[in-house]
Amino acid sequence: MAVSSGCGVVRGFLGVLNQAFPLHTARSVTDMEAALQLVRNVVPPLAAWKHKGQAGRIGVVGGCPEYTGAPYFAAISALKVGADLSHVFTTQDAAPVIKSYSPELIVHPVLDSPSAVQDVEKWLPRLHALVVGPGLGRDDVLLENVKGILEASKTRGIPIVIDADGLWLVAQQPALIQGYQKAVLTPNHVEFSRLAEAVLGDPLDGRDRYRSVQRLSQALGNVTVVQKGEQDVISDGGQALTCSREGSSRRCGGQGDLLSGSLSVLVHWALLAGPEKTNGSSPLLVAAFGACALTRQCARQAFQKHGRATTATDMIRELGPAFSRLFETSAGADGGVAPTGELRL
Ligand SMILES: NC(=O)C1=CN([C@@H]2O[C@H](COP(=O)(O)OP(=O)(O)OC[C@H]3O[C@@H](n4cnc5c(N)ncnc54)[C@H](O)[C@@H]3O)[C@@H](O)[C@H]2O)[C@@H](O)CC1
Ligand SMILES: Nc1ncnc2c1ncn2[C@@H]1O[C@H](COP(=O)(O)OP(=O)(O)OP(=O)(O)O)[C@@H](O)[C@H]1O
Ligand SMILES: [Mg+2]
Repeated sequence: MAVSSGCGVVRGFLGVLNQAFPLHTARSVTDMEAALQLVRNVVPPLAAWKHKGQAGRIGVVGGCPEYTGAPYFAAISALKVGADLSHVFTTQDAAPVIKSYSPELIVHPVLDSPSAVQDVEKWLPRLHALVVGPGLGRDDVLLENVKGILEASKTRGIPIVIDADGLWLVAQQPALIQGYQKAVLTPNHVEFSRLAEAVLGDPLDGRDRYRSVQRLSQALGNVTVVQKGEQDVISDGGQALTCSREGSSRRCGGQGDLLSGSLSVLVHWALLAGPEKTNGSSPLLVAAFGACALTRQCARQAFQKHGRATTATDMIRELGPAFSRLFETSAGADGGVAPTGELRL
């Protein structure tokens, strides 16, 4: 049986997904479908009785004069996945630029103010999840403010996705998120190596990515880690899984920002749904798997239309159709299980 789409390789994920499976087997397609089904379980239904905000109020902490695209990509992705409100906390200079990209974002020009921590803290009771780091840069004043925002968010138990320069900060001060089990780190290859050196004291062991990701997660007190790459490897220190669905070979900037913004919404939904909806698996692992699958599906669909010209903006346009395809159809996406129990390829 030929498998045209990428398949999930899962280790210790659920009762049914408890081993590493070879790629391109019927079994791995079934595992992939099982993992996607868990994501579907946590997606809240759209209903007429719901009020604005219930599907998610997300905050993105990032952006600086050099990088205005990254926080925009993360914040707009959160909205397109289904959050109702998306805030960006950024610097004074970056704010009007980010506002000009989209009237849908609520943009606060506070991140380089002396009262940055208090300014953001005022909003924390109204936020369900934060993304910290896209386009933040490495200015010491900003990083110090973000440190205060992280501390305040942890005190309130807010789920935090840490990406990009937020990971730079964590590599300098791992104690900042040590043991905070509502944190998800989303390093790319270089960010992962930096974290591994800082936290484990040794560079990336490319031979066993599962083990490296698992070890980093354990050393950080079981914080969930998503190592992005040709395959995305996800672990909470106990379980580990990969997402290797077909994406694209375009490596344009902004794809990680799309992932972190999407993930923040899925994390909120998964925590709200609770472990009974995720079959006892960590809600954060399920959310991370969902965000990786979704990002790769967007890449695949955008690449089919735009080929080499594909950019992050093209991928963001695919978020709605990709989400429906993966999470809103009864048989799922390519490789889903047909009602007869046969694998549909
Ligand atoms: N339009 C924008 O505003 C964008 C801004 N971005 C921001 O740019 C800042 C720096 O992010 P970077 O990701 O560049 O991080 P780094 O500044 O740590 O740079 C990593 C470098 O490693 C290279 N690299 C990536 N993957 C590699 C691999 N597998 N092997 C070897 N080298 C590899 C990259 O080309 C990059 O030059 C962050 O704040 C980020 O959020 C990015 O998110 C991209 C889009
Ligand atoms: N070689 C690859 N093949 C297929 N997909 C990949 C590959 N490398 C990364 N991806 C996918 O691209 C997405 C973003 O990963 P990437 O490593 O580009 O993040 P990033 O460097 O943080 O991006 P950004 O430019 O937004 O900062 C992830 O969903 C990942 O699965
Ligand atoms: Mg990145």
